[in-house]
Amino acid sequence: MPAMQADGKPGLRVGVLGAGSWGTALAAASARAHPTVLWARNPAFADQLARGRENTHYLPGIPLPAALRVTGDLDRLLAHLHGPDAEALVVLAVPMAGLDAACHAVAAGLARHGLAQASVVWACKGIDAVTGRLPHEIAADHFGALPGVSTGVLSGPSFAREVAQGLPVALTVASADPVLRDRVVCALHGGAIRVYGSDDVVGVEVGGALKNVIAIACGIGDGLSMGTNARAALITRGLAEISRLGVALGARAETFTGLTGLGDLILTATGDLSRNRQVGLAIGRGRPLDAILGDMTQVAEGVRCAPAVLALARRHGIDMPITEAVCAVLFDRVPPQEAVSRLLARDPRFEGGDR
Ligand SMILES: NC(=O)C1=CN([C@@H]2O[C@H](COP(=O)(O)OP(=O)(O)OC[C@H]3O[C@@H](n4cnc5c(N)ncnc54)[C@H](O)[C@@H]3O)[C@@H](O)[C@H]2O)C=CC1
Ligand SMILES: O=C(CO)COP(=O)(O)O
Repeated sequence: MPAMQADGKPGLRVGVLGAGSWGTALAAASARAHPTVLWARNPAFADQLARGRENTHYLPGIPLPAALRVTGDLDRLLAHLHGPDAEALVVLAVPMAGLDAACHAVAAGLARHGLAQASVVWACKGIDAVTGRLPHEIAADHFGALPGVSTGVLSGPSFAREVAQGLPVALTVASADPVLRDRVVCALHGGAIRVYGSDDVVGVEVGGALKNVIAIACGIGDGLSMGTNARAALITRGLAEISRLGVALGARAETFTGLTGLGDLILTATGDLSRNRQVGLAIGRGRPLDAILGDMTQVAEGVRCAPAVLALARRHGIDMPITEAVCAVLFDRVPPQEAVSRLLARDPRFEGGDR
C-alpha cells in the first residue's frame, strides 16, 4: 500500500457525530489542526459542552481545545463541511445501536446541503444486535447510492481517556478509498497519534467487535481469580475464534495479528479502563448483569453483540466456544464457574487448525 499523506490538506473540514467519550476524544484531536465540529444528540448537553469546555460526563477533568466547536444541530455540522476547496470528513462516533440512524441522518443531510463529495468513517465497534450485520453493511444501505461519498472504519487499541490526555496511541483506518484514508490520517495523525492504513474493512470491523466479547470473558476469569495463565489462554484462544469467523466472513487472517485484532484484544482484555472488561469482572465477582448494566452510564458493546456474534458464527458453521460461554453466563444464567468447567472439559484439539 502506498505511503499516506500526513499533511497538506488545508481544506480538510471535520465533523464528528457522538459526544460520548470516543467522539469527544477524536474531535479534540482533530481540532488541533483542522476546523472541527462535534455534534451531540442532546442539544442541552451540546450547550453545556460548548460553554463549559469540558465533557464532564464522559471525560471529566480534560479541557476541550478552544478551537473545537460543539453543536446539537446536525445542520450546523453539515454547513461547516462546506467551503472553497473543502474536503469533508464525517466521523460517526456513536454506539453501534445508533449507527443506522446516524448514517441515515448524514446521508440525507449531505444531499440537503449539496455535499456530493465526502468521506464518512465510523468508529463504533460491534455488529448489529438483531441482524448480525457489520457496520459497513449498514452504512452501504445509506451511502451505497451516493457515488461521491466514500466510507471506511476507524479502529485500534485506544481508550478514549488516554487519547484525550495526549498519551501515545496507534489507530488503523480501513477503506477501499485511498482518499478517505488520507483524510483520516490528515485529521488525526501527528503528535502522539499514529494512524495506519488498511483496505481490510471486514477484518478491522470483526476484530473491533469481537474483542469486546473476549474482554468480557477475560474479565469474568479475572473476577473469578482464575490467574494470569487463564487470561493468556482466553486471549489467545479468543483470537483464534475471532480469526476463524473473520476469515469466513472474508477478512484477511493477518489483520487479526495487527492493531485492530490482537492489539485491541490485549488492551481491552487486560486494561481496567475497558467497560467490557469491567462488566466481566463484576460478573465474575458475582453481580447480576441487570444490576451491572443498571449502574453503567457508558456503553459496553460486547454485551449486546455477543448473542449476534454467536448466531452469525452458527450460520457460518464456525465454532466459538468462548463466545458461547460468555452468552451462557450473560443470558442463560449459567454460573461463571460452570461455564469455565465446560470450556476446560472440551476435547483435546490440535492447535492452529481444525485437525
Ligand atoms: N470509549 C472508548 O475508549 C472507545 C470507544 N469506541 C467505540 O465507539 C463507540 C462509541 O463509544 P463511546 O463514545 O465510548 O460511548 P459512550 O458510552 O462514552 O458515549 C455514547 C455516546 O453516544 C450517544 N448515544 C447513545 N446511544 C445513541 C444512539 N442510539 N444514537 C446516537 N447516539 C447515541 C450518547 O448520548 C453518548 O453521547 C462504541 O461503539 C465504542 O465501542 C471505540 C474506541 C475507543
Ligand atoms: O474499544 C476500546 C479500546 O480500544 C474501548 O473498550 P471498552 O468499550 O471495553 O471500554
